[in-house]
Amino acid sequence: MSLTREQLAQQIVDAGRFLYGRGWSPATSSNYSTRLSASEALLTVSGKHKGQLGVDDVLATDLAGNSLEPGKKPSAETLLHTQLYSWRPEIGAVLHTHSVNATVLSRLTPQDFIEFEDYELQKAFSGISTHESRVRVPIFDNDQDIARLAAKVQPWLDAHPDCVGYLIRGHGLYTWGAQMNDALRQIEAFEFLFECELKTRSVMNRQG
Ligand SMILES: CSCCC(=O)C(=O)COP(=O)(O)O
Ligand SMILES: [Zn+2]
Repeated sequence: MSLTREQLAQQIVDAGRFLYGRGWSPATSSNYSTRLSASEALLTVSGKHKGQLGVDDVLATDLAGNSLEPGKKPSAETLLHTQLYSWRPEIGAVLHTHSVNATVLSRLTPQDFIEFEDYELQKAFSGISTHESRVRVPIFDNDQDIARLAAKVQPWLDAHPDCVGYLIRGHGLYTWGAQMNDALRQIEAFEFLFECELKTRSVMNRQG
């Protein structure tokens, strides 16, 4: 059963309260969206505190990132959402967060990816059924030119149809799912894995 625009807007508001509460979307950082139709997304407006969103703090865009609601300013990172909806028709929700662990881990990693292996929690990602798998998470350098950043993300997505999320260095995480609950589950899984990775690196550094 498909949800109404009001229900989808409420999902975005609720996601903001949850993610802000966990410390993963501080202040006005982050942006969230759901698919409205085959050719439209419902996205957070730019610059709002994500723990204090109301149902009017969202707007419809087309999949080229154009606002369909004059007077409302879409997220500065709209294109990073709409490119995902264009990439895979089964994606129904996209979340972008700015946690401390995503920020620190992406800055500490000189390579252009992180790989998770042998963690049971990898099974929280869509399409993964065993810890005996490798989840490769690409890291793209931050760029204030979002169209240019999206153009760097696209070839990776096209070459890795099973990609479950990506990091932007010193900035944050993008992940997605068929529905909002799937995207939220993947955010939690990523945050768990980021923390494990940072703790492991810290212990290994102390051991020399
Ligand atoms: C204060 S965070 C800087 C912008 C950003 O990275 C972000 O996620 C929020 O931007 P938006 O335009 O979606 O509010
Ligand atoms: Zn951001």
